[in-house]
This record gives sequence, structure tokens and C-alpha cells, in this order.
Amino acid sequence: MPAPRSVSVRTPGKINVSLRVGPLRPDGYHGVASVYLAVSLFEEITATALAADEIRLTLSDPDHRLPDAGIPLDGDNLAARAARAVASRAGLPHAGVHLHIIKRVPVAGGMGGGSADAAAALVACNELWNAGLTRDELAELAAGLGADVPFALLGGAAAGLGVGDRLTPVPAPGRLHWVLVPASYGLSTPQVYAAVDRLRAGTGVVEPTEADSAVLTALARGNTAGLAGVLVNDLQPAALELAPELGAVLNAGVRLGALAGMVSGSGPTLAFLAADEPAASALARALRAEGHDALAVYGPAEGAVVLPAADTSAPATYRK
Ligand SMILES: C[C@](O)(CO)[C@H](O)COP(=O)(O)OP(=O)(O)OC[C@H]1O[C@@H](n2ccc(N)nc2=O)[C@H](O)[C@@H]1O
Ligand SMILES: Nc1ncnc2c1ncn2[C@@H]1O[C@H](COP(=O)(O)OP(=O)(O)OP(=O)(O)O)[C@@H](O)[C@H]1O
Repeated sequence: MPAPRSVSVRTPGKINVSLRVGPLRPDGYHGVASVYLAVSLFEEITATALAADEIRLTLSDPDHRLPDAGIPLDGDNLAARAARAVASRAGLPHAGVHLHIIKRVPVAGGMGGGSADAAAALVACNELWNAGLTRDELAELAAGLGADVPFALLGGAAAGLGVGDRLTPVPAPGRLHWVLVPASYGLSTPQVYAAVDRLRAGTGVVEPTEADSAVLTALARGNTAGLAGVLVNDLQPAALELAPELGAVLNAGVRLGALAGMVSGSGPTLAFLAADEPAASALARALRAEGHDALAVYGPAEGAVVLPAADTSAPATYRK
């Protein structure tokens, strides 16, 4: 069969329902114990073969959430770096591709949007070029691109150790309903980690070694109210220090009916857990009535899926 001319791949944004952060390591990273949850806010990348030895990037922003600074559309873009990683590993130095990114996950929002683009580009280029890399090989390339990239490939719910890249899928049979409140600005992940180091200086922080068992139990039992009581994000005080206005929005979400609210990852997106789908819809409406951007989503959501060529709205299961 000839190689397809175009391959579209969808990947999810994430929230961390639990994020424990250890001390700064000599390599500039922090050991974490994370419980990732993929949510139904998706990035989509269409990879189209180019005859030329070139990686071309274009981007559309259907929800009009791109910050003024935008994102790099050159070789620094995580999707371009992912394409180069596939070409290099597969021994295809002259492979060309046009990557079109449909961006829905807020940029620099703490939801791993760039990581989702990288994961989508890995899978799309592997398919487009018939590169033949296995899922494990793609996961290895993903870890080289960023701490959150392996999870964007995997999706669902997973415990993440190391820098968040050592993943173990965890059971989460119930569908959880969340309301996301994106901000009109981004926060820099390294700056948020630096702020947490500063805030905790001299407090004897230890390296977390396992994911929070109370969180895993609540997820496994589909116990939404129980989960609301154990959500935790060690980066939250740092994100709130850098963006103090988030505090009032967190209070508003809870006042308007959320079971709990938290900063997503390094922020500034906020994630509110709702009791069920109608409660999430009502909360999103109430937040919008108070002038906030608000999106009702569910999790867990699927990881990277190749979309059928004829109908890019319905995912096909990704081949192992
Ligand atoms: C906040 C989270 O989204 C939670 O899942 C992640 O920890 C961040 O993951 P990410 O954005 O994929 O991070 P990377 O692109 O690999 O790293 C960006 C920067 O964030 C900091 N970083 C990231 C991950 C980690 N475990 N410790 C860190 O200190 C480092 O300064 C690093 O240079
Ligand atoms: N494809 C991409 N999409 C978004 N940002 C990208 C991309 N490639 C590179 N970047 C750069 O990475 C920065 C962080 O982007 P991203 O949207 O992944 O942040 P984030 O969601 O906060 O990440 P995380 O939650 O993983 O810390 C952006 O400000 C941008 O300069």
C-alpha cells in the first residue's frame, strides 16, 4: 500500500490531580510524583508529505485563545522537534513534512499543550513516513522532548514518577467532569518551579517516591467527592504567587458549586471538579456569567489516536 499523503492525529491536554514536587536536582529538574488525567480538550495535527527536505509548520486557533506572544513556528516548536526526532531515529534524514496544528489547549497554560503537539507529531510522522517505530520507541523519543510528552501519548490516567515521564497507567473507570478556566496569559513552567524552590527554601523538602494512594483509591473507585478532598498541587502556591488574581477565581468556582478547584500543573489554567455532567455545565455557565472563560470537559480521555482519513472527527484506535 502506498504511504498515505496525510495523517491526522489527536492528543489530549492534561491536568495533574496530584502533583508532589521534590527538591531541585543537579540537572535543573525536580523529581515528581504525579497523577495525570487526560481531559477532553484536544490538539490535532495533520501531517502531509512534502517532497522537499523541509519541516513546515502552520497553526490554527479555532477558539481564539492564542496569547499575543504566540508560539514559535520554526524549528523550536515541539512538533517540529518531534518530527526531527522520528526522522533521525528512523534513518530518514531527507523526510519532509507539513505539520498543521489545530490548537485548543491553552498555550503555556499548565495543561501540556505543547507536549500534546509533540506527541501528535511523533505518531503522525511515524505513520506518514511508514517509519515503523514501535509505541515503546515513540515513548522513548517522547521522554527526550519533555517531561509531559510521554503522558500525552498514553492518555487515560497514569501515575508519573521521575520527572513525570516514568508512567504507570492507573484504573479510573468513572468519567470525571471538570470545568477548566483558561487565563488570557501564560506562566513559564521553569519560573513556576523556581518560585516553588524559593517559597520552600530551608523547609527540608524530600523527593516523592510514589503517587498519592488516596488519590489512586478515589480514582479507582470513581469516588468523585473523595477525590475532591485529596486533590493536591505543590506548584499551586508558586503559581498563585506569580498570578495572585487566580485566588479570587478559585474562590468563585467553589462558591458557584465546584466540589474543589486547583491550579492545573504549572498554571495558570484552573481546574474545578464537578459532581457530574449537569453540575459541570451549570458551573461553566455560572463562571461565564461572572466574566470568566470556562470549558466543561471530562477525563480520562484517550491518548494519541490516528483519525480516519475520511472523517477527522471520529478517532480510530491507535495501533500498538
Ligand atoms: C508542571 C508539569 O506540567 C506537571 O506535569 C510538568 O512538570 C512540566 O512538564 P514539561 O512542561 O513537559 O517540562 P519540560 O519541558 O520537560 O521542562 C521545562 C522546565 O520545567 C522544569 N521542570 C519540568 C519538569 C520537572 N519534573 N521538573 C522541572 O523542574 C525545568 O526547569 C525544565 O527545564
Ligand atoms: N507546539 C507548541 N505549542 C505550544 N507551545 C510551544 C510549542 N512548541 C514550543 N512551545 C513553547 O513552549 C512554551 C510552553 O508551552 P505549553 O503550551 O506546552 O505550556 P504548558 O501547557 O504550560 O506546559 P506544561 O503544562 O507541560 O508545563 C510556549 O510558551 C512556547 O514558547
